[in-house]
Amino acid sequence: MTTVAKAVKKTAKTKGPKPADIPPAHAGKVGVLLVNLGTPDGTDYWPMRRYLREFLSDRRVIEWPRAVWYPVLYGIVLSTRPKKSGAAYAKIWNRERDESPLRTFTRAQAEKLGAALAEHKHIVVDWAMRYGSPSIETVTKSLMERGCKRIVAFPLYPQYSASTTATVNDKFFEALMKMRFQPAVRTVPAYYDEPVYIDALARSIERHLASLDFEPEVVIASYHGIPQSYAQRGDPYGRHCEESSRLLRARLGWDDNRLLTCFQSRFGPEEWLQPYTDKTVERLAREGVKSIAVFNPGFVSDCLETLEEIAIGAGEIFHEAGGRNFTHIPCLNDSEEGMAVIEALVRRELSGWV
Ligand SMILES: C=CC1=C(C)c2cc3[nH]c(cc4nc(cc5[nH]c(cc1n2)c(C)c5CCC(=O)O)C(CCC(=O)O)=C4C)c(C)c3C=C
Ligand SMILES: [Fe+2]
Ligand SMILES: [Fe+2]
Repeated sequence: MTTVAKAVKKTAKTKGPKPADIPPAHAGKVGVLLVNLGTPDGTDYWPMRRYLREFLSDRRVIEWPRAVWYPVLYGIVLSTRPKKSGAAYAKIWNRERDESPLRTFTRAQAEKLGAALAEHKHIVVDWAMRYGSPSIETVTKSLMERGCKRIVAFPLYPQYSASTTATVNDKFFEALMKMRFQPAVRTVPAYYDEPVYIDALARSIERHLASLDFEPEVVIASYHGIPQSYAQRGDPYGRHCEESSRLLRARLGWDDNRLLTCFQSRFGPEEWLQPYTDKTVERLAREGVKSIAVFNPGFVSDCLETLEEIAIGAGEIFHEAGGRNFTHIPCLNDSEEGMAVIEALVRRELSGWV
């Protein structure tokens, strides 16, 4: 053997990768990132102001031209709303953990999903918030540092809206824009008509109603609203809500008078999707309806808007207008039914990756 041939053979032996060392094409972990809306770090003025500033500066949430909106935001909203919203959050704050319920439930959902997928050693489940912390960018980077080469991002909104689903995806892609070596990604679509979701809602409603000592004459499906102008510009959210309610009525065998669709949480001077929940609750009581139930199919977890605005606020409106029995049906949260939905959708989106 010549000297050159010997050297080539030696190099091949010592430096080149042995077949067993070459990673298979699918090597790397798969990350699952659950994302919900967000939450302030505390109920005092400054944490509330920081949160609201980030939230209400999002062009997907407030579509007004900045020249019109910023003077209102900085001149009025950020000086008055932090105190008002802070007082509302204080009524529902999770004092044990010193955090908002939305954060508690989102973490629990991620932990339970991780346990449900534990058979796949290479899946890592984590969670983030669109506004506040932990941020989508921080958690996406952390998933990559933990070896994830593929990530499924799951905006936790059953009905699509640009003001929720799209802004989560925007923020996720914005994080990827800063990376040289990006992961492969998928996003979970809205699931307003998925049988697993409709069935979970139906079962949780049936279970709750069976636990009551009264029978609600009317049940209200109360969705977060959006301004009508957003719908006119093409946001499909309102139609998604109507479709969820229609499918739920069919699954429960109820008619239009038993299950109403309403919209809550108006913000600002515009007309929002109607009928409004607060006005409907008041009207029903004034018309002599004595017992109602309200649930929030558009919220994956209980939060300010369900616990304070509905469970407390709408209940007060109903009683003050002459109603007798009011009950709020909890969101799916990290219940067995709720986790069945999240797990089924994630497993579907992981197909071909695990
Ligand atoms: C124009 C303003 C808003 C739009 C559009 C909007 C859409 C929208 N929001 C949710 C879900 C949630 N919103 C929550 C709080 C909240 N929403 C707005 C404004 C708009 N939302 C404000 C100003 C706030 C803050 C609270 C307040 O000051 O009143 C929350 C609760 C977060 C929590 O920590 O508990 C959720 C969830 C959806 C689904 C949606 C459109 C479809
Ligand atoms: Fe909102
Ligand atoms: Fe609200």
